[in-house]
Formats: sequence, structure tokens, C-alpha cells
Amino acid sequence: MPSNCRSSYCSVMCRLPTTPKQDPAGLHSSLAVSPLLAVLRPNCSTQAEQQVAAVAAAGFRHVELSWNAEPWWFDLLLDLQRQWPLLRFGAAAIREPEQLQAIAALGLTYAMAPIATEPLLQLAQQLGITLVPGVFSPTEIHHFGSVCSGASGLVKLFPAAALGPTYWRQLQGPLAPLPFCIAAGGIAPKDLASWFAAGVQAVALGSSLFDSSNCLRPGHIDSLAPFAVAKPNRN
Ligand SMILES: O=C(O)C(=O)C[C@H](O)[C@H](O)COP(=O)(O)O
Repeated sequence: MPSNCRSSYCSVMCRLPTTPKQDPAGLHSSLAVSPLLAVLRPNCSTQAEQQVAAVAAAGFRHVELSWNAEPWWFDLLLDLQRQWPLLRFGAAAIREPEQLQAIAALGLTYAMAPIATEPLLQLAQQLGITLVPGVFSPTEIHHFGSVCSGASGLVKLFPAAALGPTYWRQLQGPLAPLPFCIAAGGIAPKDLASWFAAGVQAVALGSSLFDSSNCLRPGHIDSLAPFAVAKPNRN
């Protein structure tokens, strides 16, 4: 590139608006240390407590509970945060402003959504919550990952299993730099290595984790071990 072109290119690039990346929960850095999230969808507190103990023992640090409007769910999240101070609890399946407000009141600092909307991202920013929007297409990844007001620089590729790890790898050239990606939806522990090899930074695991007794299915510990951290203590 001739030097006069380089300088005009630079002056154009410098004038492009930059969007601050809002991540008050510091998910970029905590997922860099511990890149797995467990997404639990319990029917009652007892089931949730058993599942939390199982994923904590397996080395998860990020544990999300899927939104539930019943009163026990709110008491449960307050109890869990007291009992497991080294776990980072968040909420999943958040779609409405009222849900974000309710989880902020519980002291949760991050949440994931199956969808992406700018008003929800902006509200999350005002509440000091890192909201990870659900994205699927290249246009959504670009828009909600880096361009729109309120973007946190993180996206949740959802439902990831329907796309497969090759999909994310194919975006690396045309969409570079890609946002920090949590692959979620339909992923099993045996799939972790291929998702990380495709370039995602974190993976969320839910229904594939447990058997009917709320214990981790046999064989999972070995698949999870390379990505897990030391067991946290319970209070
Ligand atoms: O809606 C959300 O915010 C979600 O977190 C979507 C999914 O519930 C999780 O990604 C887990 O999905 P499964 O591993 O298929 O159970």
C-alpha cells in the first residue's frame, strides 16, 4: 500500500466509531481460566442442590440456572450463592426485561439468553449484568458480538449442535476478529475437544450431563477433566 493510501486508510479507520465492550461480570477473564458452564434446569430445590454438588465436584466454576418464575427458585439462588462462594452463579433462558431486573436483585452478575435484542443488552448494561446474547447467523454474530450498542463482546452460539464446530471454524476468516464465543445447546462432554479446536472460548453443557439420579453420567468425568478446575469447597 503506498504511504499516502496507508495514511488515509488509517485516518478513516481511526474515525470509525468504537463500541465499549460491557462485561461487568468479567466473564472474559473468568471463562478464560475455567471455560465450562453448567446449565441446570431443575424442577425443585432438592434436584438443583444435587446437580450443583455434582458439577462442583467435576470442576465447573460457572453454573447457570434456567429462569423459573416460581418463588422457590429465588430462595434457591440466594442459598446457593451462600453455600458455594467459589462458584459463579448466573441465569439462563433470559428473554424479558423483568427477568433481568429480578436476577439483578438476587445479586447475579451474568446471564445468557436464547435470543438477542438491543433493548435487553442495554438494560443489562444499566443493571451491571453481563448478558450473553444468543446468536445463530453470521449477521447476528457480527451485530450482537461487536457492533450494536450494549454489546459485551461475548455471544452464545445457539443451538450450537445444530451448526457443528465446522460452522464456527468457517467464520474465522470472513468475520475476523470473531467475538468471544460460548457454544451452547445440545453439546455433550465428548464433543468438547472439537468445539475448542474450532476456536470457541467456552462451552455450556446442560441436559447431557445428568442421569435420572442427578449424578453425572458415567464417563463424563474423563471428558470434562482437561477443561475443569480444582474442586471448590462448600461453606
Ligand atoms: O436459553 C438459554 O439461555 C440456554 O442456556 C440454552 C440451553 O438451555 C443451554 O445452552 C443448555 O442446553 P442443553 O445442553 O441442550 O441442555
